[in-house]
Amino acid sequence: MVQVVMTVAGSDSGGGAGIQADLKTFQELGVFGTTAVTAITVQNTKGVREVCPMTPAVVADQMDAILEDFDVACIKTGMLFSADIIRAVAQKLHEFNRPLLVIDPVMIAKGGQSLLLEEAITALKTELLPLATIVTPNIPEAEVLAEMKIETQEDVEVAAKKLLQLGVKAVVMKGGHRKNNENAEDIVYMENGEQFTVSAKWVETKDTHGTGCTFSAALTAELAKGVPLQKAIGTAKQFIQAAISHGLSIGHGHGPTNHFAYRTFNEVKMKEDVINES
Ligand SMILES: Nc1ncnc2c1ncn2[C@@H]1O[C@H](COP(=O)(O)OP(=O)(O)OP(=O)(O)O)[C@@H](O)[C@H]1O
Ligand SMILES: Cc1ncc(COP(=O)(O)O)c(N)n1
Repeated sequence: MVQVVMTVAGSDSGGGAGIQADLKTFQELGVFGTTAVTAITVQNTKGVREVCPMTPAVVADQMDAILEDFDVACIKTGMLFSADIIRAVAQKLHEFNRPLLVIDPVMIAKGGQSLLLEEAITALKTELLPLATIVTPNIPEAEVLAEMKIETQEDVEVAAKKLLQLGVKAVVMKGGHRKNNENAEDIVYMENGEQFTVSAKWVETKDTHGTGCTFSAALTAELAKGVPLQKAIGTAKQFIQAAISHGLSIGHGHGPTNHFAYRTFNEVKMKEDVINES
C-alpha cells in the first residue's frame, strides 16, 4: 500500500523549493504527497518578491482535512513564517497523536529574504522542535536555534547537542554552508549519543535553490516507507546529490535542483554507500 505523507510549508511559485519541491520529491520516491500551505511566496530563481501568509486557522484546517481522512505516515515542516502558525501546527500534531515528524527549520531564502519572523523562533524551539523525529538545520539555522556562533567542528557538535536537549530525537547538521566542505559532509547526531556522517562530492554550482527542502522531503518519504533513520538519511543524501549534480540550469538566478535525476541517472543510486560511521 502506498504511504501518505504531508508537507506543511510555503508555496514557491518558481517551483524549485517549498511545497513544489516537496511534492516532486515525494512523487519520485513513490509516496503520496499531501499539503498544508502556510504561505504563498511570489518567487523565482532570482528571489522572493512577496510573502502572503495564510491564517493559522486555514493552516490548521488543511491539516485537519488531511489527518482526519488519511493515515499519514510522516509529516515534514518547511517555511512556517509566524509564531501563530507554528502554534497551530503543534496543536494539530498533538491532536493527531504525533506522527513521525521531520522539521526543516527554514529561515532565510537563498536570496536573503526572511521566511520566518524573528518572533517565531521561540515558538519553533519550545513548541515544535520537542515533537520532532529529526531536525535538519543548515549552519546559519543551527546558529540561531542553538544561540551560538558555529565555526569549528566542535561548535557543530555543541550546537547539535543543544538541539537534542530541546527534545529532538536526531539532528542533521547540513554542510551546504560550511567552508571547505569538499565532501559535502552532513553530520548526524542521535539522542542515544551515536553519530555518523553522510557525504558525497561537492558540486561547484549556483543552482542550489531548494536543496534543503528536497533533502528533507526525501528523508520524509523514506521514513514514511518504514526505512530506518540511518538508511533514510543515506537515501536522502543520494537523492539530493543526484539533484544537484544534474542541475537543470533554468532561470536567471539560483536554478532549481533536478528532482528526476535520482530516478533517471541510476549510476548515482549504485554509488557506494554514503554513510560513514564514526
Ligand atoms: N554545492 C553542493 N554540492 C553538493 N552537495 C551540496 C551542495 N550544496 C548543498 N549540498 C547538500 O545539500 C543538502 C542541503 O544542504 P544545505 O546546507 O544547502 O541546505 P539549506 O541551506 O537548508 O538549503 P536551502 O538553501 O534550500 O534552504 C545537504 O546534504 C548538503 O550537504
Ligand atoms: C517557500 C519556500 N520554502 C523554502 C525556501 C528555501 O529554499 P532556498 O534557501 O533554496 O531559497 C524558499 N526559498 N521558499
